[in-house]
Amino acid sequence: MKQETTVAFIGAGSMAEALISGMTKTLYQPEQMVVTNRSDAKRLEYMQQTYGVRIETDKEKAVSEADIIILAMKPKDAAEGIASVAHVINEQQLIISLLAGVTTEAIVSLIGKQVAVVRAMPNTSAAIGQSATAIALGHYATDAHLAIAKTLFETVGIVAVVQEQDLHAVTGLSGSGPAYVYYLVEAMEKAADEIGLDRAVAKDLILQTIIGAAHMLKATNKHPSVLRKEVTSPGGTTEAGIGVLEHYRYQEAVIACIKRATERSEELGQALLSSVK
Ligand SMILES: NC(=O)C1=CN([C@@H]2O[C@H](COP(=O)(O)OP(=O)(O)OC[C@H]3O[C@@H](n4cnc5c(N)ncnc54)[C@H](O)[C@@H]3O)[C@@H](O)[C@H]2O)C=CC1
Ligand SMILES: O=C(O)[C@@H]1CCC=N1
Repeated sequence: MKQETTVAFIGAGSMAEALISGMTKTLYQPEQMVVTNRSDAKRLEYMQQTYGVRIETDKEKAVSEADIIILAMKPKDAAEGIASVAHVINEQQLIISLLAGVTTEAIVSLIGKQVAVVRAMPNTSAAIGQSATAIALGHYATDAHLAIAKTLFETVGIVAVVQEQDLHAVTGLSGSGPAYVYYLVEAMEKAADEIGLDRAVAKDLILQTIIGAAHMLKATNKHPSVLRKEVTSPGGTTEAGIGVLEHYRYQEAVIACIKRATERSEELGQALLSSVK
């Protein structure tokens, strides 16, 4: 990435912060980034103080001076947010959208110009360089734009290039995915409490169990069911525990969860289209 490249964030929430936190630890200088939001000046000050990025209350100024514009507002705020800066966007700029469910076609149409859009679905682990991000090209985006976006997201983790229609599934799977893992950890912590373990001890054990299992999946490349069976002694504790998960249809619940999140991504895209009709 050339040093003079400027990246403007429209939106300064959780995902913008995760990206900025990761990007400023790698290829990007904080001064290359300018952050805007709707109205929360305190939040902008926090971003400046924490990451050294530039902040700007004049969104039009931030956008007009940027090479890359990252759409980081909620899908429900996108129509208004994009409309407020569309007149200062030009065809030389690259738009990267983080908006769940919203198509590149809808973004091009809201901007009203033949502008290059790359749609991306990272996750909040970008904050520590561990995002699983998928990206897809919009109609006016070229392979050169794809390469720029890929380089940008590789500073915060791994990147898969997918067809745009697959981004709904990616959103349900890995965009929302960290929350499913955190929910499991919450349950493990509650269980540890109920079975009388010291909280601090339990916290360390749970964390290392999750890290260890993730590393085992990666390092051994074994199928998760094989690794699971290696833990499960016949007539032992794991078998007894998994029996309870089966009783509560744990896998069915996880599958239904990911399908529902995928469907919700589609709904968010539809809701934006209906709001601008
Ligand atoms: N949080 C996550 O794990 C992920 C979020 N995303 C996507 O990233 C986007 C942002 O999500 P979060 O950061 O979680 O939301 P958030 O609610 O934490 O932040 C949204 C930000 O947008 C700003 N905003 C709202 N309207 C605006 C406008 N008209 N002009 C300028 N700024 C405006 C708000 O002031 C706020 O700073 C969403 O579209 C979401 O689908 C994508 C991947 C993961
Ligand atoms: O919950 C959401 O809508 C966003 C998209 C993926 C993760 N967070």
